[in-house]
Amino acid sequence: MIMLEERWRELADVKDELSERDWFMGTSGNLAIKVSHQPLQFLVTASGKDKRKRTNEDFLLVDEFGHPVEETHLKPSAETLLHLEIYQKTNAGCSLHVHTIDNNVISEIYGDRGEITFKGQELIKAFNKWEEDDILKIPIIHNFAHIPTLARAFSEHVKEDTGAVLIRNHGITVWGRNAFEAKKILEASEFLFRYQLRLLEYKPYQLFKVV
Ligand SMILES: CSCCC(=O)C(=O)COP(=O)(O)O
Ligand SMILES: [Zn+2]
Repeated sequence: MIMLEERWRELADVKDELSERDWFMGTSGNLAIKVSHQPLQFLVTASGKDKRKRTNEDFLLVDEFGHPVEETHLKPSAETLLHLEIYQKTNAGCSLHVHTIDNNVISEIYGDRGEITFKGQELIKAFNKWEEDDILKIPIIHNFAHIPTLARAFSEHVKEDTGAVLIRNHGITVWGRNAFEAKKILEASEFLFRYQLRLLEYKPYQLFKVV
């Protein structure tokens, strides 16, 4: 019980911080945090809520199928299956999904390539890429309306305990071993997207640069 309360507070704090950045426009976005590994249980945001508000109905506990552990009138996020993929395939402890203008525009510009790459950018260190020649690749998947299909496409890119996947004209989902790490990856991704968009304003030919 103490663990559940701790995780609840941790996720609520992350939600507040992302909200301050205005990353939950139009009720978009969903967040999750693992509470237990065996059996797998995690807190996920309730679907359709204004994530800028802090209430005691913000999250609900779901099981290894993404179903509520207890009877509740709340509905788990429509994208719970994506969070579930992360917890089933990795040791991640927290996963975050936000829609921003920057991540949407980047996903559209680079969507046909299936990924965006960054090299020689200090912030890729947030993804544990420390060498000068390291390349960060963020995959971009099609925004399938059928969530189980979206979750299958997403799952192909869930290989490590930390990561990020862009969903074209939809948003980004990131994960990390804990809330701190997941937030770090989300912030670094959004920094890199903003940087890239600004760069393209001044150097449009950078679009054709192959890393
Ligand atoms: C109005 S946003 C469309 C659904 C979505 O993409 C999202 O992130 C929020 O869905 P949820 O069910 O988690 O509220
Ligand atoms: Zn979404």
